[in-house]
Amino acid sequence: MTSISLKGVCKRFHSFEAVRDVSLDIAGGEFISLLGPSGCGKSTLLRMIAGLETATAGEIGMGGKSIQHLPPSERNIAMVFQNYALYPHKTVLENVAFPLLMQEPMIMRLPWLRRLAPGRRLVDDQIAARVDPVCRMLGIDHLARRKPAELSGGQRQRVALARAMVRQPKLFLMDEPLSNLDAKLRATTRAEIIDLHRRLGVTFLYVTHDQGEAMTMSDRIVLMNEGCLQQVGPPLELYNDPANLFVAEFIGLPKINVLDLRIEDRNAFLGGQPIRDMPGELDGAPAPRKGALRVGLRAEALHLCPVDHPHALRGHIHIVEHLGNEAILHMSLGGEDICVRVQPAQAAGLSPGHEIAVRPDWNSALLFDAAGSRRRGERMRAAA
Ligand SMILES: Nc1ncnc2c1ncn2[C@@H]1O[C@H](COP(=O)(O)OP(=O)(O)OP(=O)(O)O)[C@@H](O)[C@H]1O
Repeated sequence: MTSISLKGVCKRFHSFEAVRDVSLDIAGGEFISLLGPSGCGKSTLLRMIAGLETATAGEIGMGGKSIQHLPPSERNIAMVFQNYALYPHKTVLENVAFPLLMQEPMIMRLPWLRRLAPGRRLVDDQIAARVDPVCRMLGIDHLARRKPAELSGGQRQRVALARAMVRQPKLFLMDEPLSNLDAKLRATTRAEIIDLHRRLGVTFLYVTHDQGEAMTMSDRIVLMNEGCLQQVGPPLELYNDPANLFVAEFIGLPKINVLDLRIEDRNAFLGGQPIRDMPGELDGAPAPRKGALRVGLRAEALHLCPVDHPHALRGHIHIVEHLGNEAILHMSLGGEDICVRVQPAQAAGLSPGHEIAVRPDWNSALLFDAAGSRRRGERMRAAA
């Protein structure tokens, strides 16, 4: 199993810094998602590991050895792209066998010369011995004679995966491989990739901008923004313990509620409404006595309560989303739109325009300063 190490890796395109000082250690066999908004540098980082781009600075190692001097073909890495990059004129079988054929001498690669080549049958048998089990494993063996145009999106995706697998690479790099599939197919193919990773046991590096995909597939998520690492950790760590406001807002659906917290003369206001039940500690630190901060509360950290409750924060519903197993209430609170996750029974009878009230679960409140840095575990006498 192959580990990857990145030390101070940078990539500059003219004066633009696409990747800035990225250091990261990936253990052999891990499933890592590179997650972040469009243009944050995910693909560039992947392409540098594959050898398709050269790092401007820093070191890239694989299995404890530097690979920067190696051309892509010698890195033993398989890459699966968003557009599958299949050869349209070749059959499924020929597409899958192609990387193995390319490792053979020239005489074996040219169709009209191949017939004359000595040992052709042996090579064919050896290639078939590698291709057939992979096609069976991915359930595409019955499509062997079809051309890519005669396949569905999910089938094409599996052919691309099979072609990557036959080389028995040490590392799989995948760049948004599911983005051309519809929602249902994306869910099944996602499960297939997780299963594939479990069965092969090799290192997977998977680029996506879909936080749901990263949350469900990865051992660890690497979240990037503007070329920089924001946080690296298991999915639930990023959800429950985000390093900053960017991470808190990028991970989780619906997006975390972020409200202004203002404290003056021991009086606290959340989203402009007075709060009287704020505990002495917030987010692992003593609550501030004055100043302005931002409080992050996930949709499940707000609980419905009676409108006349002494600690209620009141607002009006503007959308009710019934999702079957739960409902999301969108309400306005002091001019800010927030989301509240409730049981379907709690949402029954609620509609836009209704006045409702919520109480925050202060134990799961996250605190950020005006610049978006997390204010956890610090002593905060004055935040202003
Ligand atoms: N060859 C290039 N020349 C100049 N700029 C480039 C080049 N390749 C990428 N960039 C820029 O570098 C930044 C990072 O691009 P990259 O493709 O790595 O982003 P990404 O996070 O993968 O985005 P997406 O999710 O949209 O694919 C972008 O601003 C892009 O325009």
